[in-house]
Amino acid sequence: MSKLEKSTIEKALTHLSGWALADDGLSITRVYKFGDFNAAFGFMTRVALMADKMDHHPEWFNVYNKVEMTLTTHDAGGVTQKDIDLATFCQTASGQ
Ligand SMILES: C[C@H](O)[C@H](O)[C@H]1CNC2=NC(N)=NC(=O)C2=N1
Repeated sequence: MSKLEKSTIEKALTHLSGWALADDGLSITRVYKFGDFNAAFGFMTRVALMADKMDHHPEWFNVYNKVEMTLTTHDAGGVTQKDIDLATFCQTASGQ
């Protein structure tokens, strides 16, 4: 899968609440905050199952109710449609 153009990524991000293109242009990022650890981990579990189905895995860091996420496609060295698709799933799975 090939890297998306910056303008294509920016257009896709207009539909993705809270997601931003990283300064280096190589990934998209978002910090999710939930009510507690249970809600955060429920979200991570839903995303993990989908990520494995997609064979596309997030970089993430969790502390209690906070989940920091970075999506990039290692094989392509940048942002592809797979990252947009996974971020779209995160939006549904988080309810945010
Ligand atoms: C072999 C396997 O299909 C690849 O390593 C997959 C796994 N998950 C992946 N996840 C992400 N984010 N980027 C990849 O390039 C990627 N590649």
